[in-house]
Amino acid sequence: MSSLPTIATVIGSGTMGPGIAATLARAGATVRLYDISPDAIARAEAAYDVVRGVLESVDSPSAPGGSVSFGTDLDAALADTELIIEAVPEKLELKQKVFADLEARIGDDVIIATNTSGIPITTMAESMTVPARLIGMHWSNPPHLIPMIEVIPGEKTSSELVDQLIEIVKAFNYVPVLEKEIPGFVENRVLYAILRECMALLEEGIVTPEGLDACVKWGIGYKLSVVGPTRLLDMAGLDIYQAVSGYLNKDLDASTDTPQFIKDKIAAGQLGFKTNGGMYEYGDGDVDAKRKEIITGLIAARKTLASIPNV
Ligand SMILES: NC(=O)c1ccc[n+]([C@@H]2O[C@H](COP(=O)([O-])OP(=O)(O)OC[C@H]3O[C@@H](n4cnc5c(N)ncnc54)[C@H](O)[C@@H]3O)[C@@H](O)[C@H]2O)c1
Ligand SMILES: Cc1ncc(C=O)c(C(=O)O)c1O
Repeated sequence: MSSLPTIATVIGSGTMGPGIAATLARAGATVRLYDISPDAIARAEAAYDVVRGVLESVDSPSAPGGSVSFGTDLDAALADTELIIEAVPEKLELKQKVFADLEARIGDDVIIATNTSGIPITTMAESMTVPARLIGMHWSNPPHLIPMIEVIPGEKTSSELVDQLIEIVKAFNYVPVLEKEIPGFVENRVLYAILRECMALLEEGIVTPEGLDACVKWGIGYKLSVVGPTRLLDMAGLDIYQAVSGYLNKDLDASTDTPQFIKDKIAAGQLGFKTNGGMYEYGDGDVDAKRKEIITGLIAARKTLASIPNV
């Protein structure tokens, strides 16, 4: 295989599948997007049209020959494929069942990359016949706009595959970040540390949701989009970090479970955009409007970040 696979298959066409498929297709791959649910495929076809429009407005070159086809026929989706990207729900048993189903239908040389948010690759590979072909390929949401992918080998992943996946990621102009295996990987460990403290601050009534979003967006997000946490410490001074972390770290939230108020919202059917209510409430048309605002903002920020030095 040259760097980019000629044919790739994405398994699971929910939130992540269409953007992943579109990104590979834009780089020139023939992509087959498969889902077990015909309804999910219908939604994915509509989502793909939107994603394609978004990619047109991002400053990245479109290679000729790429395409995405959609379907619920697994054998058709797998014919002659070189790379499979699994993006089914975050349940270990389901992913292991999907891998067993895939391995019964493909040759030993086909790569299986999993978009798990953080289940250890070694655990997922335990039931596989060829564990050397499984590797973590963690995209961030929305996958067609966040140009970074975590590459996570498990204990049995072949070292050739690690090099190969890094080249594949570079071939569609994304930044690969190679990591050692740890639950949650790096991005979600950092994100979930932030979210744990944020949810505790809300639960204790220290700040409103609007205030929290403004504080984190401008005070932390804006800054960290330009300067990473390591360089930020140089900018602030390691002595300051010592002075503050010495009294603050022991005061930060250390709970090990999901906060009760989030569990209550889920029990009441409040999941966020997908149910028109979650942390905020949304009236008719509000979710579509918010999605558009977020995508517009991400496109503008990505263009700006691409045009300034990488500090
Ligand atoms: N949503 C995010 O922000 C995000 C970001 C990065 C990684 N991830 C990870 O990516 C994976 C997918 O997440 P998502 O948010 O797209 O999930 P989702 O629930 O939106 O979509 C999953 C899709 O998989 C399909 N599916 C279920 N069983 C299947 C099977 N046996 N074969 C084929 N398709 C099947 C479902 O019909 C659904 O369309 C998860 O592991 C998740 O943790 C999610
Ligand atoms: C809340 C949350 N959890 C997991 C992920 C990715 O695995 C994301 C994301 O990519 O944005 C997220 O927001």
